[in-house]
Amino acid sequence: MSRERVYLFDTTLRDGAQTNGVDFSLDDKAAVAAMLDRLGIDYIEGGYPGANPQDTKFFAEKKDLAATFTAFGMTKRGGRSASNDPGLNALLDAEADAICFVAKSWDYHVDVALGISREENLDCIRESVAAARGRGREAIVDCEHFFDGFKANPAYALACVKTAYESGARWVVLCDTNGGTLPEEVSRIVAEVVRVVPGDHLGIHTHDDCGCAVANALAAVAAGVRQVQGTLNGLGERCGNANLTTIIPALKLKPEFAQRFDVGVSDEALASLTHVSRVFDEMINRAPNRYAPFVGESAFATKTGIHASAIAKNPATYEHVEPERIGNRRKVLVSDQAGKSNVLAELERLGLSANRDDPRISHLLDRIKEREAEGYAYEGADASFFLLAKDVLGEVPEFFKVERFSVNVERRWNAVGKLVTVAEAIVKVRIGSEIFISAAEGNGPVNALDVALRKDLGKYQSLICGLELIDYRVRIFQGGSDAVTRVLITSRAADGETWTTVGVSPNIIDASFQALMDSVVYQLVRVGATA
Ligand SMILES: CC(=O)SCCNC(=O)CCNC(=O)[C@H](O)C(C)(C)COP(=O)(O)OP(=O)(O)OC[C@H]1O[C@@H](n2cnc3c(N)ncnc32)[C@H](O)[C@@H]1OP(=O)(O)O
Ligand SMILES: CC(=O)C(=O)O
Repeated sequence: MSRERVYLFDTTLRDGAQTNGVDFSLDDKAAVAAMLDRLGIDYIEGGYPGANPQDTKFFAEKKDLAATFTAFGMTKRGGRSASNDPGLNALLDAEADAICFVAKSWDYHVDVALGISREENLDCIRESVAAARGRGREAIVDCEHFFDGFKANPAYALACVKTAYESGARWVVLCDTNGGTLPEEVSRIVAEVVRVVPGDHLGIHTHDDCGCAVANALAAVAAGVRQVQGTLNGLGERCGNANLTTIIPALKLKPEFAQRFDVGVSDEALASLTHVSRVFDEMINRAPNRYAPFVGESAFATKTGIHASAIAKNPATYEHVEPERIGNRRKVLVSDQAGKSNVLAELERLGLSANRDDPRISHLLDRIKEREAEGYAYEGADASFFLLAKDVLGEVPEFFKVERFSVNVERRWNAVGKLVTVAEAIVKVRIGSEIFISAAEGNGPVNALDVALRKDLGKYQSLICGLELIDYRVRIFQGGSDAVTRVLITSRAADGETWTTVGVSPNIIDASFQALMDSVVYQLVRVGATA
């Protein structure tokens, strides 16, 4: 069977910009476009020139991209000529290789939203495509509400598609604008459209309102379309668009697609996809979705003993694709659902070697399960797990001993008559035969304790220099008959390495102190300190 090309069209900077809470600066737009270009995306839709000054500016200069840089905008308005339509002219003046027109293809929208005759809407499509072609641009027509339109009036929806194609549009894109269509309907309707317009001139644009955007896009490819629109991490209006970080691996790695189609994303670029997805979230200040298919942190994580045991024998037992192909990694988590295989896998990852028959491994597993029953959670606290494992293996020196600590929180009027809350902590530490007592103020009790603990650790002080607390999370839950507090602290060392530690106690200060202690001890172990 000869291979066919499927083209990837990214609309992160246009439909993605329609996401509630997302705003791209001009620099963001340039950075995202460059990232998409490196990935091998065929079309990059940069925005809507003429709609706002920023998008107009983004299209003011020609872009140095391998991808087809695309401007988006609506077809000319009814009741005026193409040359007399300022919106259309802003599109034609934009420095873009292609223009993607959004056109009405649902008769109901033509009647209600445009209020023009159906024939006039076809003229708007025809004349807009002709104008774009006349200015040397590739023309693309997004048929808005195509699936709803087809269900209501198939003849008219098809007339819009046909008009666009016959006017010279390179691509006619079938849009599930309201996101209400299901995969079976997409397959059935696309099969009808490919009888009218060849599939290598058809695209698909789906929204996720039914949780089917990716499934619908893939169903459309299977049914014959050869251009897929989507966004990075599924950004987009309302519930989002089809997620390209799912579609790309599906097209490249799932045999039903990979055996038939080529895409512009190379294997090397595919291996950068997890990184691209995370960098993009970082840019828009959003926490990455750890459960995202292929690229999420949990996409290849396993918690249970039975799975971990089989994965140790052959990862294919519980993985549908190899995580490395998308630049992700396998994670075997240690928790109360774990067996020895999880523990051994995690020890190996942490560079701690142990034998499956070593009785200390069973002891470690028992300790983990006991501690998780008390409220500890090691899945997200890699450094505390490392210390617990090393402790059971007899490898953590006693660097120092905390003889006592105290914290005082006081609300008082300060010297300029302002009501302030201040926290003070004192920590008494023994190192060998020496005693160190440090006091510190902080903006809260945990901060004060943190500063006091790290203020003077004698001979270890230079080794913890630059260590900082960068995240602090608290969860209160019922453990046995009492409320228990779990604190997770993420720390960063001067060399940039980060780690997370956990503390548990009915008392939030005590739980925080345990997590702080683990963080300091982890740093000392990490840099090879000796007692
Ligand atoms: C499905 C989608 O995601 S489509 C993309 C939607 N994205 C955007 O709208 C973002 C950018 N949009 C904008 O900044 C503005 O809407 C603009 C600049 C484009 C237009 O602004 P305005 O001129 O103030 O019009 P407004 O936004 O109120 O309404 C849109 C007008 O375009 C008309 N229109 C909508 N789609 C089309 C179309 N495909 N062809 C022709 N006219 C259209 C509407 O009927 C309406 O006309 P009316 O003013 O006569 O009622
Ligand atoms: C064009 C577009 O964004 C849509 O129809 O959803």
